[in-house]
Amino acid sequence: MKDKEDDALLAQVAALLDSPEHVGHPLHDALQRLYLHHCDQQVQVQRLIDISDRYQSLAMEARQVTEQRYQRALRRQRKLSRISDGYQALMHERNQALHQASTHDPLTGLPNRRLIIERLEEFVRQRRRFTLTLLDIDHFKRINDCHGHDVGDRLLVAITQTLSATLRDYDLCARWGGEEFLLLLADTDRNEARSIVERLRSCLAAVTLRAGDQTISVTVSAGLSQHRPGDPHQTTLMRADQALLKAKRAGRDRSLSDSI
Ligand SMILES: Nc1nc2c(ncn2[C@@H]2O[C@H](COP(=O)(O)OP(=O)(O)OP(=O)(O)O)[C@@H](O)[C@H]2O)c(=O)[nH]1
Repeated sequence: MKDKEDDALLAQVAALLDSPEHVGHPLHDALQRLYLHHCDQQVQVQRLIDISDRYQSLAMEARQVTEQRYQRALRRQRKLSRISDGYQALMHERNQALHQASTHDPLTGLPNRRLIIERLEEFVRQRRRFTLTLLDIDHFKRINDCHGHDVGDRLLVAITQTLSATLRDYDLCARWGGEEFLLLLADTDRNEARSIVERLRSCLAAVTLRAGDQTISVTVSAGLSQHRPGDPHQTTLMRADQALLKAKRAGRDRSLSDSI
């Protein structure tokens, strides 16, 4: 509205200046200069407005481009984070699987030699009281020979389940060798250990396995040794092994303690 009024006023002034009857009027020159000056100012103002408009649209474009780049970078970052999280979870899983494989026996799932030796070293370092028991299935070779290796494996698993179910939570049972298990009976002296092992032996003697039309059961022999403070764990192990040998030689199906 204002622009229209301005345009109308300017047109009116231009018409007055062009009109022959006003030529020579004392205000004609001053009004003409004022008119031209105004027109010139108007052109400059319009130029400034154009520049400002261009600048604003450039700034807006730049802002949009920056925003788009930021959103793209954000999406890329989130994707990388998801990949990294997945990768870390996978690494964690693999590490756990590796750790499990390096410390446990694959057939029975029991701790292996490496793990129980670590625990033994810890017990010795902490000067804890413990008794070691080496437990060996009697005539296990015959099971394999008569019924096959698979039946032998199943029997090992069944024995393991009974061992794990019968032992106390704070004891440790490891698969020491083929048909040999090492028990770390924590905070236990030889007498307590002996009664635990006898209870264990009768539970193990009750384990049965069907193989074809036959029912298989086994007996176990055990050698015990109470750890003596100051001894390395190897010495206690050696004594338990000797006691086991004696139990085997004495006819199997029994437990013997080392001679003090
Ligand atoms: N099925 C099976 N058999 C195994 C495994 N590891 C070792 N053995 C077998 O265990 C048997 C051990 O035999 P021996 O050392 O002669 O002992 P044994 O027959 O138990 O005799 P004693 O210990 O003297 O009573 C061998 O036949 C080995 O092949 C296993 O993981 N699975």
